[in-house]
Amino acid sequence: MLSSMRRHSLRLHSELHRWSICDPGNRRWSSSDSVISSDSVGESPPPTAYRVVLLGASGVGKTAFASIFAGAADSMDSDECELCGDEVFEKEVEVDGEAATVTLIDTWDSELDDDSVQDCPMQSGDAYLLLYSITDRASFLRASELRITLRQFRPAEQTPIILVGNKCDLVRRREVSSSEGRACAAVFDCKFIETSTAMQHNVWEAFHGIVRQLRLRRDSKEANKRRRYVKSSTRRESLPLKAKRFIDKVVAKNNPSVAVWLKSKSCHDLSVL
Ligand SMILES: Nc1nc2c(ncn2[C@@H]2O[C@H](COP(=O)(O)OP(=O)(O)OP(=O)(O)O)[C@@H](O)[C@H]2O)c(=O)[nH]1
Repeated sequence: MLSSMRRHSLRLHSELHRWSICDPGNRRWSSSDSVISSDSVGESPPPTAYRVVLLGASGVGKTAFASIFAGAADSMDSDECELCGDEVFEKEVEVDGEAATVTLIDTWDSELDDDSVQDCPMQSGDAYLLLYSITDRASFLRASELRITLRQFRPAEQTPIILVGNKCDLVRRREVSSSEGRACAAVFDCKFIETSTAMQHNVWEAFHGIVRQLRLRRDSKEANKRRRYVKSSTRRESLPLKAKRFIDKVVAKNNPSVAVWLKSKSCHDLSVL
């Protein structure tokens, strides 16, 4: 049993290297470990496997986050989570009734000053959890720097990022207010959550939130594709039809449910884009 698990881990590890931590392409895993191209979305099933990278200054709680993900808090011998190397974890999670395979990558070396030498973690993620400690203002500033570096590698609209203010249990030592965190997330066009790994507060909300963000982008990508197809097949649209579509859009904007959607486009709601 153990040796077969180890074999699986090794296979997975080499697989990770094969589709490459350094591959900037938009490839995705299928749940059967095979690589599928995002170009073929529409013909192949939508992706259900995601790589999530932990970033942040030293001591903000990345390892603690990874431990909770790996199940160390429940049991030191959890076989729900495959350990693929010391800092890469794979786990099947169910979010909103749909399964997803999440590979959590905790390879960021926070001791290195030069971010550019660490382009692998920067490029390898489908999504990022950008951690700081609410008790350490320097780590908050570092998170901003990392966000800027990340922007050079990953376009914001395609790659979900959640800014995570960890250690929120340490109320008396707080150096960064929640509103500062929220404002920073709004400026950097990412989501925001405060967590405590010590209290296991909001940690799974962050993991589930990142899966939701990935799915929202996946779904809107597919919807756009469908829309483009419909558009190309109705290119010779008559003027009255075009006018009707325009009116429909105006009406939709005044529709209360659309207004709610626009309002909820706030950075602390991890279940909307
Ligand atoms: N009170 C409190 N302590 C925490 C929390 N998260 C992590 N810690 C503690 O903070 C210290 C650093 O946590 P790590 O998980 O090692 O931080 P890291 O980001 O992996 O640090 P590096 O490995 O240096 O990059 C440890 O002593 C943790 O126990 C939290 O939510 N609350």
